[in-house]
Amino acid sequence: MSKKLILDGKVVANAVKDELKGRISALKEKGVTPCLATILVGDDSSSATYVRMKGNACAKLGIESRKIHLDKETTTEELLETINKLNKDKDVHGILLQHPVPSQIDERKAFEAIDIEKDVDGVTSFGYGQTALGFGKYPSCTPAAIMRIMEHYEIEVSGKHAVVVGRSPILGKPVSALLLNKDATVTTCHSRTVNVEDYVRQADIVIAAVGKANFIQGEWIKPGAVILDAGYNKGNIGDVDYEACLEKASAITPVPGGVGPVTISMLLKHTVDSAEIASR
Ligand SMILES: Nc1nc2c(c(=O)[nH]1)N[C@@H](CN(C=O)c1ccc(C(=O)N[C@@H](CCC(=O)O)C(=O)O)cc1)CN2
Repeated sequence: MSKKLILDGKVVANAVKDELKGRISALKEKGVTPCLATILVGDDSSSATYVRMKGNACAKLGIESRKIHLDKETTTEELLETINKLNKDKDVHGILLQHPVPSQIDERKAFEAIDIEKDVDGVTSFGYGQTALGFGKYPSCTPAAIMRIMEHYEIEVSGKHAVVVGRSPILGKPVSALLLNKDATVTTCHSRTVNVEDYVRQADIVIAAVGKANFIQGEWIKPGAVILDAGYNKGNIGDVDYEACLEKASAITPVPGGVGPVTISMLLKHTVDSAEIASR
């Protein structure tokens, strides 16, 4: 077997967090504590875990986190009221609404209500548009994490054929845009794509963002391809059949310990960026 590079998300996440320490101290010397407000609606246990992980990561770095937990019966209007209060609160630098929300809520309307200056999670259409045009401050955190991992491991993107499997608004679409902005040739596959495997077979870079456990098969992988698995299926299972794909890939992220930890560190980075901008 040729040498494989395991793209270690914990190493990258620690590098991102190390860069933030001095910046947070400098803000605190000016009397500013970066503050992220997290909103969790309902009692989905995975969502509760992710929000808790974000809060713990904030606490470790000295970022304040305000955790707002709303009842599962919350209406869109009640959620909008909460978001509007946070928009007006000068001490809050970032707002994160955990996805998914219960079905009675208009999630898109709620995302759009987040002040663009506080959209550190990159969920507004304005933020997405800026990301797509190449000058967004805060791309969605998982796409930002994927790009950061490749930057950290000096993986060339320019001129490569990147195949993104998935087209969700906070993952597949923005990561396709970020890859295009780095001069990759991008194919975005989705649920209506006929024979997804035919596209994946051509990929130099595979981004798995489909939300189905072990969806990407080893036999689809071109020898030497780079694979980034953004899946977070129940039981900590990624979208990539890891062992089979590892055989073919030159570099691959594991699940857990790959894209996930970097996603959280990018959220912290965006919150610190926002606090710095607000304190100027
Ligand atoms: N508003 C948002 N909602 C959601 C996002 C998002 O970016 N913004 N992404 C996902 C879930 N997610 C963050 O919210 C997330 C999922 C998994 C991980 C992670 O680090 N997983 C670990 C394993 C988990 C564990 O240890 O229990 C790993 O991969 O190592 C981070 C973030 C949906 N919602």
